[in-house]
Amino acid sequence: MGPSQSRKERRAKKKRNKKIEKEFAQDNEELDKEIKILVLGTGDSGKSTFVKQMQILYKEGFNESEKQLYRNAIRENIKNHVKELLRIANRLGLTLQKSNIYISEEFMRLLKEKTTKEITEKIKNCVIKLWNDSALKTSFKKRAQFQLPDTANYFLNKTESIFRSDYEPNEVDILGCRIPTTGIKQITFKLNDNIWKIVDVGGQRSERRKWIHQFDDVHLFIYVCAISEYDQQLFEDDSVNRMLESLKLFKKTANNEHFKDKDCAILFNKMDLFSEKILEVDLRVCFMEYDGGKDLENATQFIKNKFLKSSKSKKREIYCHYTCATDTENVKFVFESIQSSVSQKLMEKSAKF
Ligand SMILES: Nc1nc2c(ncn2[C@@H]2O[C@H](COP(=O)(O)OP(=O)(O)OP(=O)(O)O)[C@@H](O)[C@H]2O)c(=O)[nH]1
Ligand SMILES: [Mg+2]
Repeated sequence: MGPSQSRKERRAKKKRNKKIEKEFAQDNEELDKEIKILVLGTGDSGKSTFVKQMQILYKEGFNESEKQLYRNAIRENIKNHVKELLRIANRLGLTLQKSNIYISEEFMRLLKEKTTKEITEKIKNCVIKLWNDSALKTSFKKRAQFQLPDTANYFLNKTESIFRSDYEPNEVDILGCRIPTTGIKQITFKLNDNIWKIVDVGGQRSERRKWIHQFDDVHLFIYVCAISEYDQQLFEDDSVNRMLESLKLFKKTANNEHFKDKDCAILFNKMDLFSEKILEVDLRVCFMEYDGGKDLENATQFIKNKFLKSSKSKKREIYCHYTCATDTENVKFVFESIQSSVSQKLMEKSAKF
């Protein structure tokens, strides 16, 4: 190797080092601006729905392969809804129309078959007939005592189009689709000069032990409570009231050593369902001491106070929001409020140093 060559090599090395330094400085700058938000709460409370809205609002929505995934999941959702409705009808002693008894047996048999175009068509026909049966409609009304999602009727009413070969789910369908989260999912986007990293976790009991790995460097945690679930039992354990589980979990999380003084936003979610339910079902089914009657304002205030009292920290800020995670405009408004509080706090902090 000649001397001129080694000079050339040295120059190339210097150039490479400079490039690495520049990238490193850029990375550090990006890291400074990264804001990590952890979304916590019990299963089915609406965490992933909230995060899906981030994808709609601040990213490019859903790509073809995601749409295909949701299309298949929605079809699976529908099959499970009918299965659960048949189970409820049976438990309640409701009898199907004579002609539908055979259809229900046929439906259960078809579910075991390999999914082909022909089988899918047959399943669709069974679903339509069964969903038109008054026994299943009555079962749907009694869903709070069982494990049937509130969105079940939305999808069941759309069965014909959902099972068509050219069906492509729209945003409303994707937001209504239920896929319980397993593991950790995250979404990153740029907004107002900051990189926002939103971390979504699974909320069912078996998933919660994975949360701890996400506790570092959190700027704020969002706690999602499905406020409409005060008369429902846990999917994992039907002897436990969902609202009480959520309150207990919030208390445990908010007072956890890692989060001691961390700011928090509580989303009292599924307000659309709550505002209808509270007129029918008294909050006393969950909290015996509540005496505000079937009144939306009294009931929301009561639940909010229960949560606020559970946090021991005097230093933390708790922002409360009433949300409907399936409503894009509502989530936009709420997230903008959260992000402006977080940005403001960061600016105050950096001004101090
Ligand atoms: N009506 C109504 N449905 C909602 C709302 N928020 C979420 N949902 C529905 O509730 C179901 C559960 O929502 P997810 O976002 O999957 O719940 P999650 O908290 O991520 O649940 P895990 O992943 O199991 O922890 C979905 O079918 C959503 O469409 C809401 O505000 N109103
Ligand atoms: Mg989820």
